[in-house]
Amino acid sequence: MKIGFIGAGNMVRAIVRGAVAAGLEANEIYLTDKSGKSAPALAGEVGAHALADNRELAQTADIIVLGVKPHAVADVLKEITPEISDGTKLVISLAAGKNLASLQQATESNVPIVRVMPNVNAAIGESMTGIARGSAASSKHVEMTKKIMVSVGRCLVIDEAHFPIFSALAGCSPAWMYQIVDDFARAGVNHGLTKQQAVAIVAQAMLGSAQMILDEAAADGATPANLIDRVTSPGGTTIAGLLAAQQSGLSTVLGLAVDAAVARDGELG
Ligand SMILES: NC(=O)C1=CN([C@@H]2O[C@H](COP(=O)(O)OP(=O)(O)OC[C@H]3O[C@@H](n4cnc5c(N)ncnc54)[C@H](O)[C@@H]3O)[C@@H](O)[C@H]2O)C=CC1
Ligand SMILES: O=C(O)[C@@H]1CCC=N1
Repeated sequence: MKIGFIGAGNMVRAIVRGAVAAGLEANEIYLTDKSGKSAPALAGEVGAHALADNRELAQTADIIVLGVKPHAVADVLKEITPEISDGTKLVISLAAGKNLASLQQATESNVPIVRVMPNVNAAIGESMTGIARGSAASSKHVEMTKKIMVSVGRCLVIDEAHFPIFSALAGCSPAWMYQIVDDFARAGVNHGLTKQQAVAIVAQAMLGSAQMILDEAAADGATPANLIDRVTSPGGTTIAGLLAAQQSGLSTVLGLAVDAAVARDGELG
């Protein structure tokens, strides 16, 4: 099965690197990009093929992944419509905010389309990816999509109505997590650690905490709030820090970040 990626920026690089590392055949991957530089660079790095234009890619591939920015998606679909309008190829869209109805309309035909929201942690096989099926796509198309995305992390088939919140919690949140680590690390620097030491300490604490949340939820349904109670000794340092952060609006701030991302998602459609 030949997979073509239109666009070779941050997200496509993450998926291609992660998928090839997980064993996807690089020889079956085709890439294009607007600058004519990032596709050949990525193809050279992983052993895939860079093609000169999107129509050639759409002719060649069985699965076409739209990896361009949301505002460019409609033009790209229009450009490749002659190659996909017979409905034999699967189109996968990564675009934030572009709903299935608008994607379907842009193809002006009954092309099978699956909408996907991955995150950049795909590069290390740790994406959290949402998948929703378009009206012309079958369960077989969903399975084909899952097969690619499972190679770079966890997948959930979700109702398309939940894409904006999924996008905030899974697509955007890596950037917020990186920011949180950077903020903690800077506080560590303020207390005498080097930035490198502080980043390594906080990142490992975040990694362990995330794994603990997943493991404990699976084992006995423990929630993050239950885990907090295990760390906060009465009269201790953790509860002092936690209350100080909450009094300064930590929970409100995180909720506002999610609300802003969901609102912006609605504007992209
Ligand atoms: N970066 C992220 O963490 C995530 C991004 N996404 C989605 O992935 C898509 C791509 O985002 P990024 O990789 O961050 O953007 P990017 O700006 O890093 O990459 C965009 C790529 O598209 C290429 N491009 C633009 N117009 C083109 C055209 N007409 N034909 C061929 N190539 C063209 C550019 O040359 C570039 O390689 C977006 O729709 C975004 O919503 C989804 C989840 C997470
Ligand atoms: O910021 C963006 O629009 C994309 C979607 C999710 C993560 N990055």
